[in-house]
Amino acid sequence: MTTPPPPNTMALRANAIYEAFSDRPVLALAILLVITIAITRLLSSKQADQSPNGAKPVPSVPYTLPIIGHLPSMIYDAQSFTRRLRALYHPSGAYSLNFGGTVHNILFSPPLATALVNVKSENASELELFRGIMGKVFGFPLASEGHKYDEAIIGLNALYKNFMSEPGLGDMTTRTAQLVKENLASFVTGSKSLVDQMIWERNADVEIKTNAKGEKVVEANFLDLVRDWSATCANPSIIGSDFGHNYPEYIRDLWTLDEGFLLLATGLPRWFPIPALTRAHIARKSVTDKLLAFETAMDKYVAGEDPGPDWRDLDDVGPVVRGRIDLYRKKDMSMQARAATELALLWAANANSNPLVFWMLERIYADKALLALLREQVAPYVRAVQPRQEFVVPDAPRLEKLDIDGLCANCPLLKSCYIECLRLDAAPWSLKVAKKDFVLSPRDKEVQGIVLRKGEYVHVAHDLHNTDPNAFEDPEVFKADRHVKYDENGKGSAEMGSMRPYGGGHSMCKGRAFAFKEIMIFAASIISMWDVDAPNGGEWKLPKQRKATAVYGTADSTRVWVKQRQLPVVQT
Ligand code: HEM
Repeated sequence: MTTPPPPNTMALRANAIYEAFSDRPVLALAILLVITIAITRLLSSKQADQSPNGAKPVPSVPYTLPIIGHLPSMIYDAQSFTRRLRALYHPSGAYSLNFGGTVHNILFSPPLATALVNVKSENASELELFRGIMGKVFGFPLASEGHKYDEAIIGLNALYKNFMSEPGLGDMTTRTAQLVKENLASFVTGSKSLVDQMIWERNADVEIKTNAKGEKVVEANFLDLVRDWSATCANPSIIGSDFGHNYPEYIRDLWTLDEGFLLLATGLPRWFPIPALTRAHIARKSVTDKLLAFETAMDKYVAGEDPGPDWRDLDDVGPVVRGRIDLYRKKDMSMQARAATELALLWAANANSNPLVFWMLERIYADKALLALLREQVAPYVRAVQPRQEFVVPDAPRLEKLDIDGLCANCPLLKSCYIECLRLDAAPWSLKVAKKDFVLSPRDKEVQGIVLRKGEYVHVAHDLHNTDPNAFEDPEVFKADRHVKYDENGKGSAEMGSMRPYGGGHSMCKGRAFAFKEIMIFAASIISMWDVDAPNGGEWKLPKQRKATAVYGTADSTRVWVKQRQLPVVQT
């Protein structure tokens, strides 16, 4: 055992070190940095011990920068980083990262994922996180009315049965299909004047061009065109028709908020110098103001008072939002709290399903053979026709038939495309926080459990499973019929299999049944009436995906040429 040097010797050594480096501060800093990195790397590579009952700790990924941890790698290219680690930690089915000093366990094996989404809420829960998001992202006044939110949550969740089962689900899809029939012929109008264009065309920056055959085509940003058109058809079934009529530009605000979602979730204020954050704050204020007017009108309507001339059709507000008004009134919730709760719902209903329609169409129009097969498959259920021209001005084409049940039950190739896009074009993560130390044990006793510690974050990274070469052959390749299976009679069907794009457990997406139907309706209807090509007869190029909350966005150009398809001519 060595005796510690007497204090005067230590002081002498410190003095010598100070003198050696006092005129070389850069060298001193560099040495300090190297030592810090080496110590951080050493400490972060140390794996926790096996728990006494045999469950293993989640292997932690070493990092070099203290506190910041793995954040730089996630910001630089989360997709490549997380996928590289998946290959490295495959046998464990999970690995652990450090963001800003907090531990984040990333689970990707299906047995662990299933165990987490079904975990008892006293062990790990998402409720606190969802509550935080309600405040930071959607502007719910948690400080003054957090208790009301907690009291209302059971009632709010109970209302989602209207999205999931009949008669609510059927009413929503019928209403949406009706609006598809009304709006499909004006997906592009060919109007040059902004005044005559539809809202989705204005947002898509349309221009009139002429193709090589001398035909008129409409050039547009495909992402904006598809997602805004889809939103216009779907949202009235949730919030009624007055809201969209009074404030058609609210959809733009929703997308701007969506782009800044993760920044808002950090809780950073509006003045913080990140342009996307400032834009998101402004968009949230703009859409909240519109929702405040809606909530005030609804409150009057429910009380039997006159809501004003702009709100004449409030009786067509969907049952979830209508049911909420009674709950808000019972809990005496402020208009701000109500508007924030509606904003969260509008965001959830639009942020993923509408961009998914865009990715489906991108992949379908890219492959003309697939497009032809799909048109043939949906033809018995979705029929677009051109009325015979009898006057000088030709009639618009119309959707003569839209059989939702037939389309959703009997078009396995289209359904397989929908599942394949959820596999490749979405990266949803389900997130919970461990409320105490516990072992997460999969039901399959062959699979070893993992130890989770109080305060740690636990994510199911669904995209890591969905693109895992051990689960899917050529995982990066889009195979339209990948999910189609045939029974002994040769009847095809397509199912999700081991994928969980809508999460799981009691926080599982409440709009999934509606999302499936609306996406099938939108994709089938658009391909039935419209031809879409790359501009100037160029090659179709899939835009690069950009991380969003679940379904990817893109920052690439999505310009396309849209033209009406040759349709069967019918008597008017
Ligand atoms: C492709 C479309 C969609 C995808 C991929 C998607 C995905 C998700 C995911 C991953 C969650 C979180 C689940 C978890 O924590 O485990 C979620 C929650 C939710 N989604 Fe969706 N969603 C979609 C469409 C919709 C639609 C159309 C609606 C409404 C009509 C909707 C309403 C909701 C709601 C209300 C929640 C919160 C559930 C809760 O608080 O418990 N979603 N969604």
